[in-house]
Amino acid sequence: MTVLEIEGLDAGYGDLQILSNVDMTVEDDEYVTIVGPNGAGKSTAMKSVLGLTTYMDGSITLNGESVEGMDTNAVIERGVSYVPQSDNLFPSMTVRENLLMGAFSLPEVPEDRLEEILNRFPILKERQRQRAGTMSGGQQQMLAMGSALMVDPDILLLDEPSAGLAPDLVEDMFDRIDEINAAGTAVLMVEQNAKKALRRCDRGYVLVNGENAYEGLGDELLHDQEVRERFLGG
Ligand SMILES: Nc1ncnc2c1ncn2[C@@H]1O[C@H](COP(=O)(O)OP(=O)(O)OP(=O)(O)O)[C@@H](O)[C@H]1O
Repeated sequence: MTVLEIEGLDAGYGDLQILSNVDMTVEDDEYVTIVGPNGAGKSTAMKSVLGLTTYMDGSITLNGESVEGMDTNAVIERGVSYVPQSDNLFPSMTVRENLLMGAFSLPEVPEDRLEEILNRFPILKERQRQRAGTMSGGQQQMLAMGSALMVDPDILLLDEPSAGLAPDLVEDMFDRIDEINAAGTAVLMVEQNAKKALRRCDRGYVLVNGENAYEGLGDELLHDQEVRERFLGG
């Protein structure tokens, strides 16, 4: 089943249009990556799903229900979780408190949910009493993902999860994302680390100047000569 369908989307900020006629879909078991040059509108596409941009035209459907024009909380209640690129946790709260905050929108946190997330991210289990702000960048990024998973979303939106991480931590981060997807959560991710991301994901979209430029299986895009030369450094 299709969890997210964006069709002919025009969106931007105030009067400024950034996206033109953007189409994207994510099936409920898929891992999809958006790549493209700086300023292409990748984050804007993701933020549009959450009602954080100015909607202009087109449609956005979540689990078959139209969400364009809905406020962010209403979208989140419909099965979306989002990890922004920065400011994605509460630095002075502990790891455990941050995770519980992730479930803030739920009327009640399912009993085994916290345990499940702690087991999935051993580093968080080890450091549950530590203040989030004192952890390394990679650990903080794991915590932000763990918090986003507390609501057991149908789709997880990740904005540049590897930003600022050392190369070995990038692979570790991508391993975690593979696991999350394998456990049944659809993933839509924006990544600067385009080659690594396309190697891992099922499908990818290349956005350029706010428009769809290429799309295909991750492997197809990786081996497409034009995509390689224009966006992947040859
Ligand atoms: N809140 C905002 N208000 C006005 N313009 C914005 C806002 N956020 C982003 N923009 C502009 O929208 C355009 C697309 O930005 P966006 O962040 O979506 O690009 P991106 O593809 O994610 O690039 P990057 O990799 O640099 O983050 C840019 O020109 C940016 O300056």
